[in-house]
Amino acid sequence: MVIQLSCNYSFTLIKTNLCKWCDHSSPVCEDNVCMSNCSLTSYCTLAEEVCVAIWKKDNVSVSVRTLCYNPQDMLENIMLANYSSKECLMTPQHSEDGLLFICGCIGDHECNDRLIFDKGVNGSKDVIPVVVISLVPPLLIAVIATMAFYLYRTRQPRKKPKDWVNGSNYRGKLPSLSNGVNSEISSTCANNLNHNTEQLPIQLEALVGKGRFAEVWRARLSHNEGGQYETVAVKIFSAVEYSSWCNERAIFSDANLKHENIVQFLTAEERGGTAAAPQRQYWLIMAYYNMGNLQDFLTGHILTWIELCSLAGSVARGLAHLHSDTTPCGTPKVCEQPCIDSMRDLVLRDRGRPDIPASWTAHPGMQLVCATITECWDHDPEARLTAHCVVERFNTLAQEELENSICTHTPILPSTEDPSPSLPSLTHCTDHSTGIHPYFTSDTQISVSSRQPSQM
Ligand SMILES: Nc1ncnc2c1ncn2[C@@H]1O[C@H](COP(=O)(O)OP(=O)(O)OP(=O)(O)O)[C@@H](O)[C@H]1O
Repeated sequence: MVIQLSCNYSFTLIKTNLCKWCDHSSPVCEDNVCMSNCSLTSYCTLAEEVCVAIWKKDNVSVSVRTLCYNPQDMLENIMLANYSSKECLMTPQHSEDGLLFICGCIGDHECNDRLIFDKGVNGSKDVIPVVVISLVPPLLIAVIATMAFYLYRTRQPRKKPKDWVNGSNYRGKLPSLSNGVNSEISSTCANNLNHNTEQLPIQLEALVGKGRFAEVWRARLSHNEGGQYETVAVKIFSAVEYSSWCNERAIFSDANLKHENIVQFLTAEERGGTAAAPQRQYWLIMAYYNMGNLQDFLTGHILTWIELCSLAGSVARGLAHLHSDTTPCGTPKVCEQPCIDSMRDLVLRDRGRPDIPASWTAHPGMQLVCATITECWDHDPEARLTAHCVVERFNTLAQEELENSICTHTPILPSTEDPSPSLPSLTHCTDHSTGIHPYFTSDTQISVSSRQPSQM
């Protein structure tokens, strides 16, 4: 990816450094010299960029990352100190993740292939203090954080489940499903039900959707006898879908799930089974989102570029929060509501992938979105982008949009007369997540499903 991008840029540049460029390679070392073992090479985009190599050792492995980098910028929270030599002379750095060396060089082709250590790669007397300094603070922080978390969990009084029900006359009647204390749902789901809890004063209003396991209703949750109410969504499972309700309830009950881009859960209830209402029903009560589901929305609307950035960014952030490591963006052509088996056949056996219309790529920002979609669907699972990486891409995209002022409110379908502004660069994704750019709104929620992700 990076190589490809660098090549895109290099056409217009006259003299830049030629560097090794691999996100990850396993070095081969002899005495105090390691060869990066990286088979990829790229011209740097800018003349001021130097060749850089980062050598890392953790408990499990040793790896090297090679790249072009502008020494004026921070790299992994480090400023390159010495980069004017033709040789890549490794210097140890403070790192929270283990042992880390970095070098920069300039002038000789692929000078970041040969990594020269002062006193051997396995450390020396000089390295030991660095290791101690690097490891002690994170260890201390981890111990303190664990103790604080333990004290918080053991001493914290039970909270009311939702801020947004405060002030209503049913305060305190809610079962404590979403407060994290009761989040360990056992396989015998019913054991965790609070059968004594008074049911919420909910009046169903209209059926708004149907999934595979349940119906979803818009409903009124009364706040008090004065007639004040709040609109909520009630997902109603029949008795035969009891286990799906249990699964979904267990997922929602996990306090770690809460996120502004994930459906907001209020509580779960068991209803019916009485003489007046003999049919057993299982409810999940959550915030109501009045814009319908994403598929219908996209079918009925043409998004502006800014809306697309916002929507895709918020979906990606929700997914990243769910720790979806391989996030397929876009969908190959499938029937409506495809089952797991047909998706498996289509994607794994037949290697189906979403069609990307050629017209999309005429828009410079959409080129990046399409490239991201393609990478998310890479046949090689190792090469697929993580959801965090997608979030980072959209953050960078938004930032570059602002900087270049190319984000207009025009529809994303490009006009041929429209001169294309300069192509923003894709971020070279690292695993750390960046802050959320204020450019994005947080109006897209992701619903959780009672299916297990591992079924795909
Ligand atoms: N909180 C909500 N607010 C408003 N509408 C909702 C809400 N949750 C679900 N819906 C509507 O109900 C429909 C069915 O949702 P449901 O969660 O049952 O299934 P799904 O997630 O679409 O699919 P699956 O059954 O495969 O999980 C959705 O497509 C959406 O239109």
